[in-house]
Amino acid sequence: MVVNSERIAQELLDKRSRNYSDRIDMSYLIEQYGFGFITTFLHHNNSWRDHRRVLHQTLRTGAISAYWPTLVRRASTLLQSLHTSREPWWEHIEMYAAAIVLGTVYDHELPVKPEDDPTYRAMVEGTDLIFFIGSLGMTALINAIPLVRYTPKWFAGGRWVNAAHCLQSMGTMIDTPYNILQNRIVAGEAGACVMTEALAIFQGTTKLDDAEHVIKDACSTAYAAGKDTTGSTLLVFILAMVLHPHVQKTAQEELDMVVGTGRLPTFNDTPALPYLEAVLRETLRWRPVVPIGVPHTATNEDIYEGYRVPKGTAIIPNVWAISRDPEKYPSPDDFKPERFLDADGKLTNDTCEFVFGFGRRICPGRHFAHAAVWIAMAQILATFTIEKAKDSSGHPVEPAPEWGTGITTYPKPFPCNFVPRQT
Ligand code: HEM
Repeated sequence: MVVNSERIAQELLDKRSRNYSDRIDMSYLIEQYGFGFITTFLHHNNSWRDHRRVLHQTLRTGAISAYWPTLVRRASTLLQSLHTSREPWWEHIEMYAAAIVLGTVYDHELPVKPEDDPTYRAMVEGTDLIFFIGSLGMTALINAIPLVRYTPKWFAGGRWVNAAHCLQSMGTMIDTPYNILQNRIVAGEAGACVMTEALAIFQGTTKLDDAEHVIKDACSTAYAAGKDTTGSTLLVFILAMVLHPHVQKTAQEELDMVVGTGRLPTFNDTPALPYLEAVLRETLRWRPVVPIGVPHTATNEDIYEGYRVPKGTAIIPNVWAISRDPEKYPSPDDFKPERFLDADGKLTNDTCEFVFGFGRRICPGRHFAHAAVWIAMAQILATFTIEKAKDSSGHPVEPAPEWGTGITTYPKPFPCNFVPRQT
């Protein structure tokens, strides 16, 4: 059942969340491909509740400020890379997303050459496999032809579908960062992060069944669910700035007025920068990076507005359609941050939360994602003007990126210039 209206999505998935918080059955992927640790795939049961407790305790609004220093530090690395490095700009955005999630979840410092880092390699390989095998086409193929899972690794594409290989990669993804952090905890070197916080709250208590196991699993999910979504949102922001220079200029004027030019913006400046917050909300709405959300399923049969919803029905919250509601968002394809401001320039109550899902399944990383995108946006706009690339005759090149498809979407690489601001 595809739900195109925010009101109906809220009525079913928020107000009747007791009945609409289950997921499609993925047991064949869970057992054979080792996806049993992924919070997103778990049924609405006690194991899922334990994951949510860990993620809620460590990523709730009040907990996020503990990770601000990591975000600020990685944002300055991003600025430096955009300024001096010869690598394409989108690689720096990708590294920022990987570094902030690894730093926040495992207090893991991404080295200059991340490809030599065992944690980074394990997480990239694991996440790529989850997104590939978990895609609609692949799940349908594996369902229809179960023998696919025995495709030898040496056969063309075999690495991508061989179940034994995937199972092993999932284990490496879960264990590698945990083992490294454990050694650092023993040596007294570990800093504030989701995992140390969760171990401090839950380990050795009766609050969770097998706390260590749950924490390891929830942390690996946080990486898989958080890295690409946050990075993709920043790619959308950069595209929006290139295409809408007047929006960029207005945000920069606000930054200059509030922050001045002698320092970079920090989280303490947030309340004084409503236009920047409106740009962030419009970025989330304009091109939602999880455009059809993640399906919930009905635990029991239900009747809604005279319609029978059979037990097990998958409810797809069509985030894309909700973001295009012309009554709530007139001219929805235009990028207009002003739609989130009232006549006095104050922020409205519309936080665009629907892009993070609904009800009991709402994204537990949303406060962190907001902070991570906000600080990168603020510091980039304070330091650079993002402009269209120029061709060999000096004419601006109109960006028209293709869009990546799958559960998450993002603009594929397009050329643009980060010009240092003369302020
Ligand atoms: C802009 C960035 C992000 C967007 C747009 C986003 C969006 C979403 C959406 C739409 C869902 C499905 C919710 C539902 O079923 O109704 C979800 C689930 C989830 N997200 Fe995010 N997310 C983002 C960042 C993050 C981050 C940074 C983390 C962790 C650090 C995270 C962790 C999770 C987890 C663990 C789930 C599964 C929840 C469950 O099934 O109970 N996400 N996210």
